[in-house]
Amino acid sequence: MDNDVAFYRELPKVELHAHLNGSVSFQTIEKLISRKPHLNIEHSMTAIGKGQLRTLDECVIHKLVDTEEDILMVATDVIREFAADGVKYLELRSTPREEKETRLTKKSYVETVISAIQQCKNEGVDIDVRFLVAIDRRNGTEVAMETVRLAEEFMLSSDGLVVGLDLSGDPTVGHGKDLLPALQRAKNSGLKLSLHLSEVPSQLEETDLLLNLPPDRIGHGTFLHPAVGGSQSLVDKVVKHNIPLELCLTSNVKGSTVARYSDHHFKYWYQLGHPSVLCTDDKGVFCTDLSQEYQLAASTFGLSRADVWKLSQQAIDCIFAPEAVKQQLKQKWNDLHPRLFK
Ligand SMILES: CNc1ncnc2c1ncn2[C@@H]1O[C@H](COP(=O)(O)O)[C@@H](O)[C@H]1O
Ligand SMILES: [Zn+2]
Repeated sequence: MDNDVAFYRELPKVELHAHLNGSVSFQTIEKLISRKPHLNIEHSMTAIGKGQLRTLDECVIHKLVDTEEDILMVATDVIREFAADGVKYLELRSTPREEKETRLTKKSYVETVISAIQQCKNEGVDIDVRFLVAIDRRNGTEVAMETVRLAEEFMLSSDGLVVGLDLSGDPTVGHGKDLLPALQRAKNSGLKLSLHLSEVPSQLEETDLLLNLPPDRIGHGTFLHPAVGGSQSLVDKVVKHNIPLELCLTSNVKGSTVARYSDHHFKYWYQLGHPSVLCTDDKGVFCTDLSQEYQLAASTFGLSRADVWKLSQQAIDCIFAPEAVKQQLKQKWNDLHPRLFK
């Protein structure tokens, strides 16, 4: 295959770090805007430029997505887009929200995302989708515990679709120690944990504390290693527990926590041979997709197509779905290999 774009799109991929509302595409936002003309929103308010604060556009997207109908459309669109980009396994994450005006509850929010996943499955979209219920750290201890209870309930009733919990939200707000009891409880009840850790500098204490859980995956981990103000002991903990990292190149560069692509910590962890999974974070907000992230990593760090293949294949071992799903995916990768390397 000579065409780069086609290679990266056809490359079977695993996406493990995608916030639902940050993943909404331009096209879907247009549909939402036309549904709600009274909001007077222009599309320019929802995309992000370099160095801009992300909280700005989040508010806009959340205003546009405030009914079950909106969530259903947004989630099915996002799932279909990932599938069209060659993603074969997707873990979506989202923070359950309630909206008094539209009678949206946190429970119906999660139910609607689950319906979207089932609908895509029934339509035969070629992608296995699971859901991580997100805790927004800005909302504090009690909401965190309430979210864990909700996730527990759905873990038991969603036919295996709800597999875990995410900790996200503005990394500069609140402290992980206040969320520890909720996260500990989630872990004990069998929910897998993916935590945004060291997304910004100077969080060594919080990171160290949360690593003791230990989480099942780390989002970003941008400032874990000593060269950027982290520490060897944090790195040692991550390595000892073999905790995979979810790495989002464009998100970090556009969000300005990493100055340029060549400085991205992908290099550090990849050279260590530590499980690292390329992800998009917010493909809508940052105008990217997963095939572009793989292509960027390859061109920035000099990966061959064989290296890229291995990277996407090794991501299978980092998913939260059970072993049988991993085996199915490995089979799928084997079946697709000859098409990409003929
Ligand atoms: C860029 N780095 C990031 N760091 C931390 N949290 C982030 C994030 N990007 C997105 N989110 C989290 O995802 C929410 C939007 O999707 P949902 O409404 O949950 O689907 C944001 O409100 C924030 O909590
Ligand atoms: Zn994230």
